[in-house]
Amino acid sequence: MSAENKPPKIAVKALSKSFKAAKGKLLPVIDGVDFDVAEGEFVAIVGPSGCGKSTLMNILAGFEQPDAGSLALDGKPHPGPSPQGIVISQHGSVFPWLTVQQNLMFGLDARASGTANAELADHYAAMVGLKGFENAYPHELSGGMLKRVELARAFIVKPEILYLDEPFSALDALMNLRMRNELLRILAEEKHTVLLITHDVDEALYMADRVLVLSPRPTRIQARFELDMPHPRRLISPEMDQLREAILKELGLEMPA
Ligand SMILES: Nc1ncnc2c1ncn2[C@@H]1O[C@H](COP(=O)(O)OP(=O)(O)OP(=O)(O)O)[C@@H](O)[C@H]1O
Repeated sequence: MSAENKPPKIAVKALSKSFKAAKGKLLPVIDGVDFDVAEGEFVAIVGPSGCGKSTLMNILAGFEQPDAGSLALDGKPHPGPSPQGIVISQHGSVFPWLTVQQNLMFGLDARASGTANAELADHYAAMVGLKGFENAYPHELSGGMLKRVELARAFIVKPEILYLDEPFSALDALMNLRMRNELLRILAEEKHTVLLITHDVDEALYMADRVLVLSPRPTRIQARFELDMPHPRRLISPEMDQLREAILKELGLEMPA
């Protein structure tokens, strides 16, 4: 198959989802969402609180089934969670009883040599700035360091798709900024397709190639913005100010004149 007619990495068509609410009533959450993501593209999805962002991410990552519509990866129907994708959420998923090195080795092929896996784990620990902490336990690390462990644990298995659900929202503002830079630095070295769910418009503007704005629940895509700008980006520039204003307007937040 030639590059031109290669299917998109992720193809989402007419996705809908409702949940059963109290008294058997249905709560419509997703109401016909369509978009494609190209291989290596970084797409951010922003939306108002409670609109269905996490539900959409759970469907995209294969943890939840839609009621209608389709989801395909590389042109093939996507039946459930697959080793092709890794999810990083705000809740964190580091095993507290394992050291940094053991956490990083957890997802690796146990049939490979232990020494090779340990070396690979140490390489990825160094890559996210945790050199010297390979034998530390999670309780000995700060929140930012724990996020680094998670990033390293995601990258070490070389996922084709990274699903990021507000991954840095529990961190303070400075660490949040550091982690964005860290993520961009790693992505420049190892190309992955990234889907980021966030309520932080600046996070999307700083990192994404494209921003999709969701409507309030039941959600659909209300607006799409292309960000054809090189990295590193300045968040304060006339172009960025214009984009921020346009996205915030879509989210119902008018900036004062
Ligand atoms: N498993 C479930 N069962 C019933 N209702 C659910 C379930 N999961 C989510 N919901 C409802 O779906 C709606 C959307 O929730 P979701 O967590 O997807 O929104 P969100 O945009 O990620 O929210 P936030 O911005 O607060 O993180 C909410 O009204 C929520 O109560």
